[in-house]
Amino acid sequence: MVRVKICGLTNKESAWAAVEAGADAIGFVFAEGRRRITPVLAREIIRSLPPYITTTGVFVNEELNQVNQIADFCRLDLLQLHGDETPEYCNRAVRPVVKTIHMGAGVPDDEYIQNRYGERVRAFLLDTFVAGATGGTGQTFPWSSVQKMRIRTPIILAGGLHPVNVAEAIRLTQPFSVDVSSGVETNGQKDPAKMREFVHAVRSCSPVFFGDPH
Ligand SMILES: O=C(O)c1ccccc1NCC(=O)[C@H](O)[C@H](O)COP(=O)(O)O
Repeated sequence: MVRVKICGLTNKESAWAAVEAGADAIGFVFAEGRRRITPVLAREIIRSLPPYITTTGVFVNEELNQVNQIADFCRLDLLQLHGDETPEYCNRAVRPVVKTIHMGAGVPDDEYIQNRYGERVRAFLLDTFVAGATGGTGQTFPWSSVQKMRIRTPIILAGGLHPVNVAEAIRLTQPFSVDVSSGVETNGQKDPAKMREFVHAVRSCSPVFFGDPH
């Protein structure tokens, strides 16, 4: 079953709507941008959630002590790092790390990435390279490039997914999980109906998987 993470939640209502839509994981952005949330509010939301929902904190080149303090304060389960964080940085993080690979027109040097980060991260999140941005852009990248990659660590597919294109994206990339933000928003706010449609689209196309997932 392909897991679903809904990212960029900024208030309790939308976090609960994501959970009620069936998301396995939710994400809070602590980096600069319109979806930024304060640690105090994220902690309050996380404390209110039911069990078995994985909470993720999104950071971009943040000072490691600060990341670790926020992880402890909010009781985050995972850290999603969207910048130039090194393997050593990932090693010293107090929570398991999901490291973003920004996908451009070609295939990245995945063997190099796997060798450097493979032992230190829980998963790689593939997101679209957009000049001047680090995530949450709503832009897709060519999914066919994922088929050429030899990453052995679980892959989370992100970047411009929405309820209509996610089934095709899963078919082409066979990820462990998908991650969405812009594609379940209306006028910049999380839309409960779109979140439900997104989760439904993923559940409807997910095969029961017995093989070696990406
Ligand atoms: O959402 C942001 O504002 C953001 C800012 C800086 C780094 C990461 C950010 N978001 C991460 C995500 O929401 C997702 O993991 C991913 O980028 C997919 O976003 P989208 O293409 O909007 O579905």
